[in-house]
Amino acid sequence: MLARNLTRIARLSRGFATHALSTSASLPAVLHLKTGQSFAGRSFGAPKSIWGETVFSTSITSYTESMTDPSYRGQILVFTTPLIGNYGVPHNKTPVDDKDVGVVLESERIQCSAVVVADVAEKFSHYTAVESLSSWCARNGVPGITGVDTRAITRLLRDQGTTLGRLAVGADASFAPPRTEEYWDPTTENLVDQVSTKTPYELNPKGDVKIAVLDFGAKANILRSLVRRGAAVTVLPWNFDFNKIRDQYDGLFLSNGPGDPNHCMPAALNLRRTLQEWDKPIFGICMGHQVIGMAAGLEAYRMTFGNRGHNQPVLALASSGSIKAGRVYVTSQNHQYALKLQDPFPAGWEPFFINCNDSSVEGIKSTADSGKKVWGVQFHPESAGGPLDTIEMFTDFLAECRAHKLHLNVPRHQPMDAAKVAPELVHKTPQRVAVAA
Ligand SMILES: NC(=O)CC[C@H](N)C(=O)O
Repeated sequence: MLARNLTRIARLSRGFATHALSTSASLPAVLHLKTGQSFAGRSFGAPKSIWGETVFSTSITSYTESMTDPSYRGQILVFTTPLIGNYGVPHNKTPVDDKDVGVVLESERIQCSAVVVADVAEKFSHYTAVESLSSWCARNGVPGITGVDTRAITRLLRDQGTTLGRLAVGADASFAPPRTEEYWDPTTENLVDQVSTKTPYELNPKGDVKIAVLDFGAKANILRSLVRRGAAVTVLPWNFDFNKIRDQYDGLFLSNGPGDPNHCMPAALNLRRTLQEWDKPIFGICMGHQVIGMAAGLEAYRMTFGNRGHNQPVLALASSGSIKAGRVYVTSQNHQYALKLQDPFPAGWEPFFINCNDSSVEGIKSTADSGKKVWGVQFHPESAGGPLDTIEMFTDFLAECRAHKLHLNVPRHQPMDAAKVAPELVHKTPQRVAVAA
């Protein structure tokens, strides 16, 4: 029995060869930061140099989903997990039907500018894998650097904040670091305009409830999460004025997206009118949540290093649908900006979630007495790489849309006082939002 198991383990482990890139064939590469530090390693993926904003993610899995997330546009993504690439990259095409939206990953291509890993796995093993991380990066024209101390880079970024960077590859790697004024800052551009659909399109047109999605750079799993729950989805360009067609829809959804949310002020102004004149359900994620907040009169600010990873704990301050006040949910996040916690909150709005690590606003909602049904969350309930603690928020949203369509009244949970439900969890919560009624 023991011998049989040992043979089996030996056979399985052969499939999991995850040795580092054999560096002899790869080019030299250097990651320069605008703050003056440089990290030398070896190149993988596309043999070219790029500029970007250097950020770190604490995700342990799902490098494929992170790298195809349009919200990473313009960013050099540092993985804190040392070994990246060991399960390869899957074929990225699916049908477009009532279950799927055309891609397996979060979009058709790699969206980040470059990746930084301590130890890239050249050999990969997974039943869905068709190529290595390195060949996928090369095909997408995206460079990577390996053999660098990602822990040192992360500690720097954590202390000094997200920093502009340059990944110099090949001959460029032997040049002196760039001058500070040479660094390209992607946030000066409207990145949303680069990734949003240019023309409206439909998914699952036979769905029983019609949802319009404002596309700021929507992750595929957001669209899939709506379609799989039976919604007919119309995806609209980010700056499309939904007010022109709102009577045809049962609900509005606002997606995630890259860059500075202040570039999306035109969408926030359109939404302000929607909020004043339309009472059907609205749900927003990440950039969508920030746009809802700006429409409500809140301010979006830039955080020091943002939150990126699949292990961000958030505390619910109010109950709504499947979400219970006082509970902590583990969430996936990728953001650099957040809504400012102001006291008082704009009339008709309340904080919904707060981050347990840094007390930043993680969600807002319309109050029970506002006559509105609007929710925004900074995290990703749909996260394709998990965790799925808050996935039922999609079910809640569509239940409200269906109920509104049928003139039903979905019973509302009374907002609860989080301090009474779980006092030990709110000690970090600023005093002014401890009572979320
Ligand atoms: N994932 C997102 O939608 C991020 C929103 C915004 N670009 C930010 O960095 O905060």
